[in-house]
Amino acid sequence: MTEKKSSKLIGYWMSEKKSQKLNWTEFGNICRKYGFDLVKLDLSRPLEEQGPFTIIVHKLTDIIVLAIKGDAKACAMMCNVESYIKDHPEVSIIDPLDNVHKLLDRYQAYSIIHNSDLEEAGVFTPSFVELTSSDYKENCETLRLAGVDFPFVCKPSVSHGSSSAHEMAVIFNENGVKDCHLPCVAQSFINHNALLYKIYMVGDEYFVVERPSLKNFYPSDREAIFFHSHDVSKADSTSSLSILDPSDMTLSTPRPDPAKVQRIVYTLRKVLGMSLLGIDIIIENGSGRYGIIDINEYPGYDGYPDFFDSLMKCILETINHHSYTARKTDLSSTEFCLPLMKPTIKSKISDIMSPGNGDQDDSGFDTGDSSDEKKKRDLSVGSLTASKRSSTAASECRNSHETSKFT
Ligand SMILES: Nc1ncnc2c1ncn2[C@@H]1O[C@H](COP(=O)(O)OP(=O)(O)OP(=O)(O)O)[C@@H](O)[C@H]1O
Ligand SMILES: O=P(O)(O)O[C@H]1[C@H](O)[C@H](O)[C@H](OP(=O)(O)O)[C@@H](OP(=O)(O)O)[C@@H]1O
Ligand SMILES: [Mg+2]
Repeated sequence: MTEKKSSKLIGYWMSEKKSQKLNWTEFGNICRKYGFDLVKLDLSRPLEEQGPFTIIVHKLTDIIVLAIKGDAKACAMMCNVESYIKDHPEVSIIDPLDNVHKLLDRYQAYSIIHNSDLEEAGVFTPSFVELTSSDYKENCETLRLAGVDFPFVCKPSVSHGSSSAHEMAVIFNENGVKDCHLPCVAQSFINHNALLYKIYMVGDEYFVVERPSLKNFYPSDREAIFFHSHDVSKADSTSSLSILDPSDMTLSTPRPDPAKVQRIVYTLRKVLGMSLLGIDIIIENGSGRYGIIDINEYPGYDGYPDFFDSLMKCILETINHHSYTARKTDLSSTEFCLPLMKPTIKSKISDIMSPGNGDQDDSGFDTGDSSDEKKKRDLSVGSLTASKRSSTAASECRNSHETSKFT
């Protein structure tokens, strides 16, 4: 006997590669406990025929980037999604396409972080500038004027959607500027003893995982070093680029201060109006300053405890809040209009520590060796008031003759 379909539908879409990383059948069982059915969207058929949806959860970055490059099939898919969203303002979206769009361009993403008030909390964005000229002398001048010094990391301007978005280089001198693949964002290299901290945010919850990173580098006349980010900072990465020089072995890196991490999460969730974020931070040698070097939309959450439980809570919060904001008049801002609840740490251990409490080991921090013992946290209810305006992917398909950064 086929199971009776619930009237409440959660529609989701992500690439086949991404969907294979988790057991979405298991998540479907969790959804049913809350009275929802989980349906994978078929982007080749009108969403109108597959709904009505209460909420849509997606990682459409691959399709959006293809659509912006003018791929006809991707354009049609994005038109399908955007017209459904436009026709159904009652449907919640995680995350709003307009906000997702901002993170697809590294320069725009870093600018949003740089323009936030995080500087007041001792959190900085390494100097960065976009290089687009084929004249390397002009690029050297652009770097100088922007205060991007050597070494710097050269990152593709397009941040998502294909493996090439993660092909990077460390550039040590002016001669190396010729090796930059354009268009790219040059970001000053910050020494941090090959220790990266990834903050995974799911609505009002977040969890910090420690990851391998690049070793300390100094200006020199050496050639550029090319690398793929997924070879360096995955949980199981063992790149030679992460092995500290003997002279750096004695350097120690403090664990992130929970209060500072909470401030970063609170601020970026607010200014970006998003729920599913990966925020990469490093702690600068010597100064101890926190640097935000990257931000990702709907990351992998590798090491995040009970992701599906957090996702379900985030979905319920989003729906609750959306029905609240639907009664409000002004949905124009892509920022949150309401004061967000303070984000809460997701912890793997029984007594949940709020930021600033004693032993940092209790602060929702995974060094990769933590036990599987987890206890749910009774989360403070977050609230979203991100407006839902259609992304410009479809509109860029219509006038794709214009040059775009996604070349
Ligand atoms: N400014 C920087 N200073 C020092 N190291 C950096 C800097 N930027 C990046 N790195 C190193 O390069 C790695 C990849 O950088 P980044 O996270 O920007 O790439 P990415 O492709 O966006 O990664 P992902 O999407 O997998 O998070 C980082 O994990 C870190 O090890
Ligand atoms: O180690 P993390 O969780 O950061 O790895 C993410 C990565 O940051 C990017 O978000 C990847 O997305 P793309 O940039 O679109 O490739 C994620 O890949 P995905 O297939 O899981 O979306 C990585 O998990
Ligand atoms: Mg990163």
